[in-house]
Amino acid sequence: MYVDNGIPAAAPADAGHPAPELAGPPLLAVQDLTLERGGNAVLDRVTLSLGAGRTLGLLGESGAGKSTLAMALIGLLQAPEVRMQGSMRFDGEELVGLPEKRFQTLRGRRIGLVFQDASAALDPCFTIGDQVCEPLRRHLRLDRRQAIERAVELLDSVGIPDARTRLAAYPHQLSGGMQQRVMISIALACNPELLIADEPTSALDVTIQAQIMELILTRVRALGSSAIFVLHDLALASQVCDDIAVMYAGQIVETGPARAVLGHPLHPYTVGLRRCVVELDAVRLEPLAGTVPGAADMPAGCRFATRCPHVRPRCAAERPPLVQREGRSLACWEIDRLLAAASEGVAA
Ligand SMILES: Nc1ncnc2c1ncn2[C@@H]1O[C@H](COP(=O)(O)OP(=O)(O)OP(=O)(O)O)[C@@H](O)[C@H]1O
Repeated sequence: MYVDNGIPAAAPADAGHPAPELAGPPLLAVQDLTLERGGNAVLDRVTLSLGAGRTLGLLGESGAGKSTLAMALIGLLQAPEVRMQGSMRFDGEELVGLPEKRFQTLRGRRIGLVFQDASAALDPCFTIGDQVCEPLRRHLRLDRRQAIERAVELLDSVGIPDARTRLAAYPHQLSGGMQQRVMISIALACNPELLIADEPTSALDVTIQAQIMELILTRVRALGSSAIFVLHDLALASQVCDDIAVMYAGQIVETGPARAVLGHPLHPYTVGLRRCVVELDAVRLEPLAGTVPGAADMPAGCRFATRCPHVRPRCAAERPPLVQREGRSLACWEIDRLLAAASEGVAA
């Protein structure tokens, strides 16, 4: 069933591969993470968690800080380029301040990465075989013959035809979709517990976007891994993510199960984000009024205050904490009124 804007009211979150319910300590726990870049707090006290075997969608407008968070999680943003406070714990290990040498043992081994643009991520000077074998040899210590056999299996598993022959190909000899499949095979080569995929399909033709997302999800579920997807597309997020974290100007404004957050958004920003989704059959689009404040004009309180239809004087002055209620978290001083309105089935 679909509500307005083509987003399923009850997000299936890949009904064919059900995710485990949250149990035990989270695989990833980010707590009050602030990241400053050039003197600006690009991330402001970000708090979220990800359970083992679950998929999390990071949503928000351009500039919200989604990629920054993803890059920080894999250690690609570190001092002195940025300043970080707070905590990011992966399987209990603190990532803030983790030495680069230690990150190198996590990246590609326990945390896999898929970027938007495979043609930029793959090295044009090395063959596909070299690049798929590299993490297998480095992290899993396979010898050359073992790595080649495993690389053929991996390329085969991501739908590369005639995988053994393709080992000798260079990236430019493959289509964009095939390059993306190669990157997915590299990211998952060492069976990582966590996959971070930053806009994994937005550089591809729409005709193959769905195939690639389905491929990633199938492989992630088969491995029992967790995944973070940085996405713009709410309908896609509702189909592939168990949980959603909505970001606005570097702050988390709403988190929770995908079917709750996208089916029945509470935060005024999430409500606005969902209303401005473009659909072919949309009768009326409702773009979010206003623009994201610049780094120099950021309100001290809720950063959405300048655009919020429910703004109160307190909102711009005091930052609303992320409060847990009814299975989701919300950063809004109007939380009680929003929840009451939602339970009565009326717009706040
Ligand atoms: N290399 C950089 N140097 C300085 N500031 C940066 C850099 N990259 C990003 N930023 C700033 O960090 C903030 C967050 O950007 P980020 O790319 O993380 O957002 P995003 O939500 O991923 O956006 P998009 O969806 O467009 O990728 C923005 O204000 C951006 O201008």
